[in-house]
Amino acid sequence: MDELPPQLTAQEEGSHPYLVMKDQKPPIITKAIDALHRHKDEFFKKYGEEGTEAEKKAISLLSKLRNELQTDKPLLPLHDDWVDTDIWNQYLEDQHNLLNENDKKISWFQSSWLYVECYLYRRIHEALVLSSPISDFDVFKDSKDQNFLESRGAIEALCFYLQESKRTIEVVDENIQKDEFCKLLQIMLWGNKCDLAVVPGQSIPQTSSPLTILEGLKPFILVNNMDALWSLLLNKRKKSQENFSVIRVDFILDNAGFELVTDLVMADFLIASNLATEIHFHGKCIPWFVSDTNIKDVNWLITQLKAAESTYLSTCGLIWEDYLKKKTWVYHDHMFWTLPFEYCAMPHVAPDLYADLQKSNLILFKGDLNYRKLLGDRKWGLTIPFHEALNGFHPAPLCSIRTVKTQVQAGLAPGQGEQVADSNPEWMTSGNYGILQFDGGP
Ligand SMILES: O=P(O)(O)OC[C@H]1O[C@](O)(CO)[C@@H](O)[C@@H]1O
Ligand SMILES: [Mn+2]
Repeated sequence: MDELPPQLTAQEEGSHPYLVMKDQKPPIITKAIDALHRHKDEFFKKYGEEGTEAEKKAISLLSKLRNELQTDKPLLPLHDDWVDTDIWNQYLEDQHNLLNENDKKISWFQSSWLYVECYLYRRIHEALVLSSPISDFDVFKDSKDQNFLESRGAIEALCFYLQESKRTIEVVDENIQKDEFCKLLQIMLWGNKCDLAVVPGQSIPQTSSPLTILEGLKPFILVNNMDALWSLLLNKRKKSQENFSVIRVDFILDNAGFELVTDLVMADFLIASNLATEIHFHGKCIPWFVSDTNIKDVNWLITQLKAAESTYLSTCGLIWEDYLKKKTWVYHDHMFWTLPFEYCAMPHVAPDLYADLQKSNLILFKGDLNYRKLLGDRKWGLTIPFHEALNGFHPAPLCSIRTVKTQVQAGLAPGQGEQVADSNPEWMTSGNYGILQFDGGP
């Protein structure tokens, strides 16, 4: 294979990665410190003086981290004893070994942006791990919960829509089913606007009914492979009705709150319509990019839904809990998702995960960070085929469902990027455009 395009870095002043590292990340660390402060009394109640000391320690480690970032210090090895510590330290060493003499240090603004951004969240985790007994405190939990609470209206509208659609799903014809499937795909797509890492700590709730705005947003979908997804699942369903075969769909989750609800609504619809017989969710095992989903967020969401006054919400809560209990839905959180590797490295870094994904009939990758990792965060030409930019990562048919927030994109039609740029120069970072980009697999 020819040489791969270079990865993005935050080196160039004024570039998008530079501004993210300079302006977005320090306030995210500050918000994490604030969250620890806010929970001070809780730590004391739970653990006494030891809790207070741990809170102080975590805050001082986070302040130090913020300073290292702001002064572009070299990245340091990790000092905790988490399951992935050695892998991170080996990664750092490998980065050093790759440097040739002219290259600069491994630091926040010089090295691969994907690496340093992931490393930042891993260091935030380290600050907590080193601050026992409050190590499993999630500094981002409050903001994730707030996003859910502020999106309640939209969530209720969505749960109502799901239940109405499920009432008739068995009897309506294929075209109507397809129409509903495509609507829910678009809701999953625009739900990805709600990540909290872009506007630190500021929730972008979904306040109006998401269903009413879909038509108007269609022109903003730059790659729209919904038909391919529908055909694939429809074929699987036909075969499964003949030979009772399993249809497995995997969701590589992104953000908690409203976006997670859109994903679960789709997962429910797939089961109800027999387009899938089992769903596998993949979340993060540590707090990640502020709003990404952990198991605690899933459990909290289900508890909230079950306790809601609205029967549309409580019914969803009960059904979803039941799916998880019966393993119709399975939740996984492999540590690979919180390592800095591009996905083409998965077969040798996490062969168990790759082998598991190979069992899937369709893998849905939610969000911008997943897209960056799919493409190695590389500067592929906009018209390079998606399949090629995946650089050998083809465990099964897959689809990226993502609002475009960073300058990583492949698979556009000739001239399409230029045309969009004419009307919206910020199109790659605004989050206003989306893709539903399919690759048929090996
Ligand atoms: O939640 P998402 O869609 O992955 O978006 C998170 C994005 O936010 C950023 O942290 C900042 O733009 C990106 O690095 C990342 O791609
Ligand atoms: Mn995210």
